[in-house]
Amino acid sequence: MSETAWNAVDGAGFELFFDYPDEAAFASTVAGLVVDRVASRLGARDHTLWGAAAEDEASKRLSWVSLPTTSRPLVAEVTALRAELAAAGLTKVVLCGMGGSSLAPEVICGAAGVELGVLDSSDPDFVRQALEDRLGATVVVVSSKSGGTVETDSQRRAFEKAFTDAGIDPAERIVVVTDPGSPLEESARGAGYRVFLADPAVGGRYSALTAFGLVPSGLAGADIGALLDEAEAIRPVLESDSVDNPGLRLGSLLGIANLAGVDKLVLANAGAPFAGFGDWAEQLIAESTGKDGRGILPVVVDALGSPNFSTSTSTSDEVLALFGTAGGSSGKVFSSLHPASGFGLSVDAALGAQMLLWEHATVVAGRVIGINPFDQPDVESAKAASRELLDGGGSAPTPVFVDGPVTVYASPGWLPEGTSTVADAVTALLLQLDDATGYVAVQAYLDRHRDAALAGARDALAVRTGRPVTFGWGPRFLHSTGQYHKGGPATGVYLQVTGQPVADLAVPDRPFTFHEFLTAQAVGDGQVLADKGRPVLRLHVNAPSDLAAVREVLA
Ligand SMILES: O=P(O)(O)OC[C@H]1O[C@H](O)[C@H](O)[C@@H](O)[C@@H]1O
Repeated sequence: MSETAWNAVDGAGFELFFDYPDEAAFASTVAGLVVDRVASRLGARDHTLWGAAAEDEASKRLSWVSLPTTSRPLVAEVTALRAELAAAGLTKVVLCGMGGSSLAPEVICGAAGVELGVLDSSDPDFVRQALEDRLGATVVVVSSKSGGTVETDSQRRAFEKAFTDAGIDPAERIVVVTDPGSPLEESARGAGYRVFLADPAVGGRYSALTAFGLVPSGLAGADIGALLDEAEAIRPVLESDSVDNPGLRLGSLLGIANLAGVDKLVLANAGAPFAGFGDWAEQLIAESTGKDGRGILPVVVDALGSPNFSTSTSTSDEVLALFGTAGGSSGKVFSSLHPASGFGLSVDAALGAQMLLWEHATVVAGRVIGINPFDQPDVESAKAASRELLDGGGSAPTPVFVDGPVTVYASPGWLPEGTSTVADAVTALLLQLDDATGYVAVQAYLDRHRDAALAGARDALAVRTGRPVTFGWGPRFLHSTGQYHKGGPATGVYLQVTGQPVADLAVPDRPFTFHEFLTAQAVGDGQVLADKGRPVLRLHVNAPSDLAAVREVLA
């Protein structure tokens, strides 16, 4: 079955396939959702759709369904502020934020072709680079729903100091987006910053169309009114109790695939309008579904030829999703990628509509799978472990061996005694993979711009293992697939890469530096994974230039 469930207008969209051609199961799942009036109840914010245990959380998390309407007043406010800032010569926008507070603006600005600097790291070299680039023309948006995320707080402190050191009043340059009553709101008001309050009845990963998505994107020059129009256009379709509803169909496909053990979702980009969409969807899906030993693992690949995406080498536990642009009315550029026997779904719609569609589909999949799509029970555990390390608690890890410029650490119980080379340690880690269900997660706590070449290890390891491989930049992935790795099925093996920076950087008025914080995040998350019995290998390089040695082993 291949279908076009809903055609909007503009010929940009996605296709999704999976190799579990049980049309009867699919049809009866969709029909069941229609009988239960799931779509209209979702539109009416019915918090009982995910079972009794989820009711409390869901009752506080459903306002995203009506954001295309309720966010409308922001458009004029943001447009006016952009004009005011431009008049003052402030043309560069940098966003400080993690997870749901940064991934949507990144994709919205990417689609609009406007520049937005995204600082979503605690790597000192990365942070320093953001501070040094055109500071005189920079306005900084500090976005945190909770107001308590340590990465974002540290980034804000670093920018405040940089502005002050340059003789610039931070109050002229810092714009805060947060929830009402957060500690960030209080400190920002005290400091005289401009503050945009977001809707607190929307969770971070569903906040694309709130102030979190719209303020930085609008200030950077994206047409946020059009984005809301796109979402508004698909809303009635998504809230209709119909077997043609693409939200129900996509959610059902993801849900029944998952129940059948097809639990990895490979997200590929075919064109510029959706650059970054995979990373946004990754966080939405991984945090919403990866818990209670279940979930969908998003695997973001950056090329259509990636081994996890290619129809000849993808694995039977993968659903393939492709985002791209249609070649005008002549058909989609990617139509040749249909697997012969699988079945799929195709939705043509613009970015705003796609965001709302995937949010609907994710919560529908949550209902089919039987999980609460609104909590993230395992994100906190890594934060607590890194806090303990920074507070001087916990024990500093002991290396297993040193191989040239690489110091090697391993969780207990799997690395053969006497292993003495990085190559042998990596081989031993990969031997821990289950052939039918396993996956490799590469987690690089480095500078994602400077060290971008390391991401090539993803495809190389996918070829070498014949299994799905994810690649995440720390600490960014901790707010995305991090939930799945700790809360989802225990099928992953974990390869962490850390390193000494060119130079460390103090976090102003905090008792730790950026590098100490980043290291504590890696060690803390590794510890939580190890405590769950998962194999974790950490390769620590002496200097950025020594990364070549790691790349060679992983190539
Ligand atoms: O916006 P913040 O409160 O700073 O949170 C940033 C991110 O933190 C955690 O990882 C949550 O699980 C995410 O859903 C959230 O988007």
